[in-house]
Amino acid sequence: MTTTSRELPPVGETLVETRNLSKLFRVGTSRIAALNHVNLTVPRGSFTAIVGTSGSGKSTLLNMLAGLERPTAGEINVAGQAVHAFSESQLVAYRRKQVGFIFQSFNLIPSLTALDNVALPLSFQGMTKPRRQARAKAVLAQLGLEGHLNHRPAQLSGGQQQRVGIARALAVQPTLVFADEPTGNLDSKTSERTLQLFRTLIQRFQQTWIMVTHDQHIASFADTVVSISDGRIAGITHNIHDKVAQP
Ligand SMILES: Nc1ncnc2c1ncn2[C@@H]1O[C@H](COP(=O)(O)OP(=O)(O)OP(=O)(O)O)[C@@H](O)[C@H]1O
Repeated sequence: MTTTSRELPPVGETLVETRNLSKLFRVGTSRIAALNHVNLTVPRGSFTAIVGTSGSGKSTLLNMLAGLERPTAGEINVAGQAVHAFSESQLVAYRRKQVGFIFQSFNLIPSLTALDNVALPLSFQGMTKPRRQARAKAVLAQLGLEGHLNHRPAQLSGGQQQRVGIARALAVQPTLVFADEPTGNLDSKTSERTLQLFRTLIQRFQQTWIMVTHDQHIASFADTVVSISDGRIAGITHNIHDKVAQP
């Protein structure tokens, strides 16, 4: 697994920047400011947690950064690209090629093996089957799943299913990885192991991850914790971590 060849800033420099990012939802006659002038900077190679109570705007922020929803106003810049100004087809390409997603419920396809689940997003990139399978195998091996390539999700533990989900997100060699409550369905021991794995992967591959959680303990594994309240940034804190040992 290598980092993407896409033109990226050096590690530590700004990869993602939002300016006055706002999202207004209209429900009947009322308006909900789900995000209100959010200014956020995320350096390349960092692990950011977005925390906040239910309804604070976390998912809305993640969805806009990931190109799933459009802002009402404001800017989103990712690796020098104006994502807020993308056309529909540019947004589709951005989601497929530059973004990896990790979900709470894993979202694996039950009828497909681990190998085929991981290889699937690569088919959207027009990669040949042998190349897709070789890439998927390599990523699964990086995550310690080389012995489970032909297992279907139901034949894997929760932690293993989440590692398949991580492999699927990483297989496209994304610029950015988004994780939405990624440990919500794991027991506390497996959660901690999974979060340590996130840190190892981020350091080893100089990746940039943004995770949404309502749990401060989960957030403590990130480098930076951005607290959101009523659609606004209420505070930003930085955690000090020991360097992850390289295997
Ligand atoms: N499609 C929508 N239409 C109308 N209002 C919405 C829509 N999506 C979100 N909202 C509102 O925007 C606000 C922020 O919602 P959001 O889902 O971003 O919160 P959240 O912090 O992710 O919450 P949770 O932790 O419960 O998932 C809430 O008041 C929500 O009701």
